[in-house]
Amino acid sequence: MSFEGRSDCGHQLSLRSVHDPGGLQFSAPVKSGPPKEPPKPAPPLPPRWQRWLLPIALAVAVFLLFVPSPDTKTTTSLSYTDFTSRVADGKVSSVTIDELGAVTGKLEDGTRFSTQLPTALDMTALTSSLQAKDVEITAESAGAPWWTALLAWLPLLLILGLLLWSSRAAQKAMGAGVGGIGGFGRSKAKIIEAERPTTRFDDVAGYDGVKQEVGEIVDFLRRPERYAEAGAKGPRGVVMVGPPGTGKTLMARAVAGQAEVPFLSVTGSAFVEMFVGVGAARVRDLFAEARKRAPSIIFIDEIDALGSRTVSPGRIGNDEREQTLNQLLAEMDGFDQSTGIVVLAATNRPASLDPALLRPGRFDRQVVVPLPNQSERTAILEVHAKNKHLEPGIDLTVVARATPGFSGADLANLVNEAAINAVRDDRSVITAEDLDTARNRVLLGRRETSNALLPEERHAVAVHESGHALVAQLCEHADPVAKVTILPAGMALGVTEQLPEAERRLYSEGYLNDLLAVRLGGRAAELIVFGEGSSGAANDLSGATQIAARMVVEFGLSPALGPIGYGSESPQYLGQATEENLRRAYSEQTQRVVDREIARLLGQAEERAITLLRAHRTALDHLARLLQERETLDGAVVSQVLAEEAGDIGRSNGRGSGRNAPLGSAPDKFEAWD
Ligand SMILES: Nc1ncnc2c1ncn2[C@@H]1O[C@H](COP(=O)(O)OP(=O)(O)OP(=O)(O)O)[C@@H](O)[C@H]1O
Ligand SMILES: [Zn+2]
Repeated sequence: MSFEGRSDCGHQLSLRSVHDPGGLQFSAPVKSGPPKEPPKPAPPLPPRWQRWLLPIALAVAVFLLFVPSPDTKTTTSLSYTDFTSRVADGKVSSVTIDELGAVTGKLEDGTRFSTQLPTALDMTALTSSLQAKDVEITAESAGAPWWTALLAWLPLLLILGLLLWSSRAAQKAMGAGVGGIGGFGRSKAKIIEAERPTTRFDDVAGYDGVKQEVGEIVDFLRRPERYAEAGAKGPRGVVMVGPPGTGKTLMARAVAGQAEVPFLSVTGSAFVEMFVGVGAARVRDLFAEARKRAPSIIFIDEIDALGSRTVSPGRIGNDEREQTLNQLLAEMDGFDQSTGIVVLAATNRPASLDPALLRPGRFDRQVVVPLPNQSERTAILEVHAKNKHLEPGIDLTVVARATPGFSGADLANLVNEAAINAVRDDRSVITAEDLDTARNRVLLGRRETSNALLPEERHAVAVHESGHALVAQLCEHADPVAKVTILPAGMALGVTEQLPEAERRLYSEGYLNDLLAVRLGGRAAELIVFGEGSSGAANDLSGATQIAARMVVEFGLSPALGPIGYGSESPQYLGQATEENLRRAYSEQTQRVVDREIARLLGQAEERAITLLRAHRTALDHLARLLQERETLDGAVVSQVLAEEAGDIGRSNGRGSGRNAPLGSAPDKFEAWD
């Protein structure tokens, strides 16, 4: 094991404490949802007053529609009988009658009234009785005066005008001039963006394999006619598959930038709106636009939103989604190869894609964009540190080593956080410490002070973490301990970090079993020292159970079940089992065996952890004490404590840790073999 002095950067978190709800699978740290960098700049919004204009105008229009005009308010409406009896009583002073028999008028006391004649034929009888009473009569043609008509139509005209205006404005903002249906959807945000990105492959660090695969697209877009001449079919659709934040959008933009063609981007979810038919129309618009600008690239992010084979009940109607998808398929089938349009898509849920999308002539190529490996992480860090001032001597490979499981977006975020940290301290130079703090923040959320813990809780956490650390140090296959801390970080009350000597792709049975023992080591320590467990182990338990379940169900590591794998669909990058994966179609009997086997593996692991810790009770107590005193201990201290314990017994020759103990040798004979 090598630990570089006090630089905390060289540590990788491969195991987190019980108290930490975001459990870890294998060596991949689980990030507590670091805020992702926005993938693209937010579409420019119209000035604030313009944004308010539409709702305000609509409100005015509705008001005009429904609120009666003032003179109707003071007009009493009379029944015809009432009206004639008032005429007979001589209470009516004047009336205005139109051709259709609508009567308005004034009573002697000044009140205005209105009424309707039963039929226009009554007119002669009425006029004579009115004349008899000396009522002033005005006749009017039926058509209301022009301004009345205008007033009646004004609200509608207003609404129409505004809709027209807003859809024009939205189009202008889009720059694409995409003709538009669905004014409401449009005015909400830019749906189709067309631009010429300046991003180049050089801006995408690492991923040489991916670049090579998409390189052909660049070539095709540069000279589509060459392909046509040779009768060769160029690429049509490529779907990039990978976890969030791995730079799929960035890569797509780089393809467009490298080929120097327009880039039209849209997200799958933006297609599928509330109204049936809108999505399909948008797809049509999109392809029409791409044709106009060909050669060009269409990029559809989150394509699973419309090309998913599972239905999300209660959400957007299935009809709409299907229509949109069908339109997309039709467009992809329809376009002429020589036009030079390539559709790139991205998803992080490849398993949920509709198979129809993946058929030849559509997205028939899949490019996996995995989480970056260590050297790629270094390269990504370098890209993002390029225009920042790093303290001389900072080794980004150390940071890269300490960040397995980080995506490109996480790393970009880390560098930015470090810069923010420096600014907070009024510095312009980023130090190694800034980077470490930023890493922890990205990883675990904001660090809190440990004062929040009660003294007895602190003791419990110290014991618990010591348990993890000692078991990790004592198990042959486990990764060495890098750091133990009882400083609460994020939601975790304490953390034990392990640093793998190399990045792992393959996990041996021995490693997995050790992993289980280490995960259960915290609880084992609590059981030994306090005689009882605590709620603090919940996260360890669920993490361990997940690992054990995968060992049984996916990896064929259970003798009782034998070599059967109900494996996950995409093991290439998904480090963890999803519930979906674990809920496979096997019989109830098998389920029972699975449950039993999981319990057996966990039971064995706990027993091993307890045995190990019992054998090293002195070291356990010592380490817990040290932790309470100093809060954070380097991994070296853990082996030192073990060495001292061995020394007390008089057998130590300075080697200290029992990491080289052959597995299966009775752990309580630890002193004997050193
Ligand atoms: N290989 C890389 N080199 C440099 N920067 C990267 C790389 N990968 C990711 N990034 C950074 O991460 C940011 C987010 O990446 P991007 O939005 O392309 O990821 P994504 O895979 O499309 O994510 P999602 O699946 O969530 O849409 C980028 O803007 C960039 O700053
Ligand atoms: Zn724990």
